[in-house]
Order: sequence, then structure tokens, then C-alpha cells
Amino acid sequence: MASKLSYQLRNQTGAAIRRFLLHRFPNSSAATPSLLGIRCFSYGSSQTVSPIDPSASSPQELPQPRTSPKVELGAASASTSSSLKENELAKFAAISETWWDSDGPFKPLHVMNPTRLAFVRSTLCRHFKKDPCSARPLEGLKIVDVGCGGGILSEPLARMGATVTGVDAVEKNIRIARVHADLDPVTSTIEYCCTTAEKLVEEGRKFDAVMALEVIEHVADPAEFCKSLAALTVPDGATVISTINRSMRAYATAVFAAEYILRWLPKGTHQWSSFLTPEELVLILQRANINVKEMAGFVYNPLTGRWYLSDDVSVNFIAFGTLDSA
Ligand SMILES: C[S@@+](CC[C@H](N)C(=O)[O-])C[C@H]1O[C@@H](n2cnc3c(N)ncnc32)[C@H](O)[C@@H]1O
Ligand SMILES: [Mg+2]
Repeated sequence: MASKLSYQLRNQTGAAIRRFLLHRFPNSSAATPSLLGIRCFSYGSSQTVSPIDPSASSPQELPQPRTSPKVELGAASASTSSSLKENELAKFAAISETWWDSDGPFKPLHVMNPTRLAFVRSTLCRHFKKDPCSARPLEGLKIVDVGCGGGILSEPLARMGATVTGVDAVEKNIRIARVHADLDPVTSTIEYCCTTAEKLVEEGRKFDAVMALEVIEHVADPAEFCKSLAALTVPDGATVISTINRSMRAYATAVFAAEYILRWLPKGTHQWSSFLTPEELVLILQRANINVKEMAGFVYNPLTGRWYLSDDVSVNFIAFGTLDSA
């Protein structure tokens, strides 16, 4: 009798936990790049690439854009930008002084930088037939870094020889980026501007490669944002996007642990519901005519304190795509 009762209790508790998780994480994803039919990035080796059939990979409804209250944003706010989510931008404006403090709130980006640069260099060199081992492998490429913040990515891209434009919707970020880049003649060539992707589109700007790393989870309308990224890209040009998966693991690690336990990021930095699953990102990009060809996950090793590339896209992931020329 007692064991029957305890069995029932365990069953009910299990069901309640399952109900809670399903309610809290309705669309969480367990995708891997190969399940999505995308080549998984790995040093040296390559696996099959089979383009995704948009009608077949039809994940669910995409998250809908939300509106947010107005805050002061500088020049970027002059445009009728669809990508601006003002409460998100206010968070970055509040900590803009700390962009280059490698132990500050942007420490995770600083620590992750070599790993994501390895992906960027490798995919761009493969696509544009450049030598990844040369000192300036991105020489000759015009690259825009959308949501560049203080320039953590823009600067190494310039050092790799690219002609870089960095744009951010927060004026203070651009000021910090400018001051820091001017410390070195190579990075002082970067064109920094407080604006948005959609404003650059209005101005008719085009780039060989468009970067938006850790930005899409902070914009108002990811689908419109991707359309702007596509419109900035030359035919057969490249797009690289990194973000956080809307998975249970991401909630536990990238939000709960990173913000509340380890205090790597200020509390409230990320809204879990604004994350995209890899399937959603691929679909949104496909609708913008960008074909995702390579994808990788970033995995943190607490023993070494480093990030490495992996096919585990369950938390942080990065995607490389090209703009259909047709
Ligand atoms: C997490 S930071 C990433 C910075 C940089 N991409 C990196 O990875 O080092 C996100 C940045 O995107 C900017 N941002 C957010 N929404 C934007 C938008 N709609 N247009 C331009 N910049 C935006 C923020 O101001 C912030 O600097
Ligand atoms: Mg983020």
C-alpha cells in the first residue's frame, strides 16, 4: 500500500514537472546542425551539405516582434527602424564604459572572441577563396559589423585585412569603439557609425560580408532584421550570425547561471523568450534568401576557461550563410 502510494506520488510529481517544463519551454530545440541538413563546422574536415527544403523544415510559428518603450538612443533613433528594441539598447548604453574591460560585463564576449573569430576566418576564407594562413586573410573584403558594440569583433577583422564598417544603435558604444580603435593605426581605419542595418540599406550600402554576432536576440523583429542584413549583402556575399538557442539548457546556463549564479552578465541581460532555435534562425534567413551552409556550437570548458567549437548547438551557436544570387 505504502509503495503503491509512493509510486503514484512519484508519477504525479514527474508529470507535474513535465507539464511545468513544457509550459515554460514550449518550443525548445534539440537540433544539431546535421539534423538540420547543414554542414557542421569543424577544423579540416567537412560533412555533407544538403540544402534545407523550406516546406519540409517547417518549424512552428516564429516568435512575434514585441514593442517597447522609448529611450534616448542618439542618431540611430532618427530612422523609423524596425529593429530597435529600446529597452534592450538602454541596457547596453548603461554599461558602455565597460566594453574593453576584459573582466567586466563583456568578459564572456572577450573570452569567446578567439573561438568565434576562428569560425569567421575559416568560413569567409573558404567562401571567398582566401588563404586562412596568411597574415591578412580578409584583405580585399568589405565587411559590416552590425551591432558592433565597442568593436570587440570589428578590430580583429580590420587586423585580418578587411575594410570594416561597424554600426551600433547606441551612440555611446560607437564613441567608445572609435576612441579604442584610434589607439592603433590599423584599427583606426574602421568606419564607425551610430546607425542601424535598415538605415544602411536606405543609403544603398553593400558589403561582401555582413556580421551580426550576439545581436539578433536583442532586436525587435528578427525576420525584418535578417531581411536588412540580406539587403546589405552583395549577391553571393556572406552573412554570419551568432546567438543563443531557446533551449532549456540555455535557460539554465546562459540566463540563470550566467546572470544569477556566476554573475558574468548583469541580471536581465537576456530574455529567454527572445532567443531563436537554430531551426528558426535557418528558416528566417532562408526567407531572406540567405542559405545557411555551416553552423557550429560554442561550448565552454570550465576547466580551461575557454570556449571551443562543437556540433552541440544547444546553447550558443553561430551560422554562416550566403545570399542567393538569383
Ligand atoms: C551583445 S552586444 C554584441 C556586440 C558585438 N556584436 C560583439 O559580439 O562583440 C549587442 C549590441 O547590439 C546593439 N544593438 C542591439 N540592437 C541593435 C539594432 N537594432 N541595430 C544596431 N545595433 C543594435 C547593442 O547596442 C549592442 O551593442
Ligand atoms: Mg546577447
